[in-house]
Amino acid sequence: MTAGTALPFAETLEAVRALVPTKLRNPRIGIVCGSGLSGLAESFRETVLVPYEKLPGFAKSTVPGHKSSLAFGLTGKGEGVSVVAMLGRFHPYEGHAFPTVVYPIRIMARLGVKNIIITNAAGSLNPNIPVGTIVVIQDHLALPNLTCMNPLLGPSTSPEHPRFLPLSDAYSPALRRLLFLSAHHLALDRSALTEGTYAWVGGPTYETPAEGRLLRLAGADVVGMSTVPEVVVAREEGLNIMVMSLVTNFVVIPDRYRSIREEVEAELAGNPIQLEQAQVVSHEEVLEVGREKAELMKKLVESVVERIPTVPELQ
Ligand SMILES: O=P(O)(O)O[C@H]1O[C@H](CO)[C@@H](O)[C@H]1O
Ligand code: HPA
Repeated sequence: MTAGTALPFAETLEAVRALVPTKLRNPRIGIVCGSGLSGLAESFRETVLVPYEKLPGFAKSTVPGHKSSLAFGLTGKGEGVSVVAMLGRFHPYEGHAFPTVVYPIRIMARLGVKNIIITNAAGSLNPNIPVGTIVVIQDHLALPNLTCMNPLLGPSTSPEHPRFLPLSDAYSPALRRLLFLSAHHLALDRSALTEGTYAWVGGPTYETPAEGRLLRLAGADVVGMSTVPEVVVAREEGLNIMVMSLVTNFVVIPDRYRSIREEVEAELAGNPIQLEQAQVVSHEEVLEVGREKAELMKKLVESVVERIPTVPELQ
């Protein structure tokens, strides 16, 4: 789907009606599972999985660590809270146009979702935020949005949507409060969860040291290749949003580059040296940290979901 193409909302909603029992098909809470984080839906009860291929308008996720299904189910104690989770998201770098990348968010909104918890794997730009930390996002820095690659480019999807969408209040304070309360009730170490700014980059290349430095200087704490298009559209659809980034690696920002000149000159002078080689990041490493922290992410998300019905402004 490209900007301006009619979106097949009616067909997708009809497919959900045909495949998901009444009790589960109008969830108030949506979850987007980031790289390696599909386990967030493992503890749902009465789960119904709907493969993306059965949903008109949905693409297939091609990234390892992303399954391609919507999971409808119940979570929490007693009767439970009805939720829907995207097991796998779409990234622009996979070749998907923006309307496709954000289509599942628009469908969640049309199913009745009011609150969305978006998760991702991200690289840390901040020396005070180590690998394994969960960062609740308070703001974002989206170079693509500033350079005419905004997911809302093109005709509006609905006449009810504002043409010029404010984003100064994109990240719900009420949901973020629930996360810190949950961390307290789960007796989480204070250092396990922090707050920060997410930089969205196009990928699929990881950042060069100079790019990492630019983002850090611009005020970002973590960087990733997803989430912001989903946030922008969730905001346009009027949802309350919380984003949790799991730090899976450090972005390499050396204080000093390895100098080949120094190495050659030392060798010619008869005192060979080898300066430190730059570290490289891999998606395998990203998925590994996701596996290690899956249980903690799941407990936190479950705890937030359980508390949402108790907060009037989130209804
Ligand atoms: O943001 P998610 O989908 O969690 O995945 C992150 O991990 C992948 C890179 O390893 C990129 O897709 C990046 O955005
Ligand atoms: N950069 C961009 N995206 C990422 C990273 C990173 O270092 N880690 C996980 N997703």
